[in-house]
Amino acid sequence: MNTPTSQYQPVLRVENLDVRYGSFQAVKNVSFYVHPGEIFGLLGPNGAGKTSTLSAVEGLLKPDSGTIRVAGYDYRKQPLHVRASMGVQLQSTSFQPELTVSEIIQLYAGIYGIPLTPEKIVAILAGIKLEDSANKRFGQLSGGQQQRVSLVIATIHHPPLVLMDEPTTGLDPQSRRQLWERIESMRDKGHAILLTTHSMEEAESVCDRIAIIDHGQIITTDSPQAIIDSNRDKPEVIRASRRGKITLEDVFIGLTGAAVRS
Ligand SMILES: Nc1ncnc2c1ncn2[C@@H]1O[C@H](COP(=O)(O)OP(=O)(O)OP(=O)(O)O)[C@@H](O)[C@H]1O
Repeated sequence: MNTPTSQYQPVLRVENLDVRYGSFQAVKNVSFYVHPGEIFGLLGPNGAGKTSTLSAVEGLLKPDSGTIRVAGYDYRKQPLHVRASMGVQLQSTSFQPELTVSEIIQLYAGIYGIPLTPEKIVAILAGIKLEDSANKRFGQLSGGQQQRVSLVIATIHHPPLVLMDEPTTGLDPQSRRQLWERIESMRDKGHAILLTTHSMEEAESVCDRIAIIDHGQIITTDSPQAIIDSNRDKPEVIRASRRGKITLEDVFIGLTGAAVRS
């Protein structure tokens, strides 16, 4: 698809985003951008506003104010172009468990208008190490296998932007590592990736940049290492440190507080 962006312009540009639920403001003046070939993570305590931000980018909820541009297209003016420019990794509960893996892939390829030959389906399944599972029902797959199918579907139309809400929650270490490698491989092919996570290890391992969000506001944005380096001397971060060495989690706790959110 020809898009009005160049390689050097952000694929996703969110500016001054506000999201309200009735009188409660969940997202307050949030701005960030994600470039092609970049993995950007949204981190924050429970209820910080990560999913609300992601849902606004996905088009699932209408922001109260602010602009969202994807691949240069503005939601308000070109919503169909915006939707065609993004892929969303759906939760496994979004898929009908009685459909086979190959039926699900064909179904979503059809929705995006992507023709798939039987050979292409075999190649896709081989790419996610599920070549023997074409006729297995989705509900019979393990959590890690379901995640792989979900990721293939999210990128079947080669969207410039891929969105993932807590993609590795519930996966074992092996499946988590494998998913990180798949996310990095998407990044290396030039996709821009926006994900939410509660895992500091995930943020440090795969994210090129992160935003820490709390009470609906971004409190810092940078690479994980730069965020550690610029906050390591703050007394609240040193107080949060457990083993002498300052980690991203120490910075996160120092900046957002140790109290558990209700
Ligand atoms: N549909 C809704 N109606 C009312 N309030 C909502 C709704 N959805 C979310 N909220 C509130 O908005 C705030 C932000 O929620 P959101 O789900 O965006 O946070 P989050 O950072 O994704 O949290 P978590 O890490 O727990 O998933 C919370 O206080 C939440 O209770």
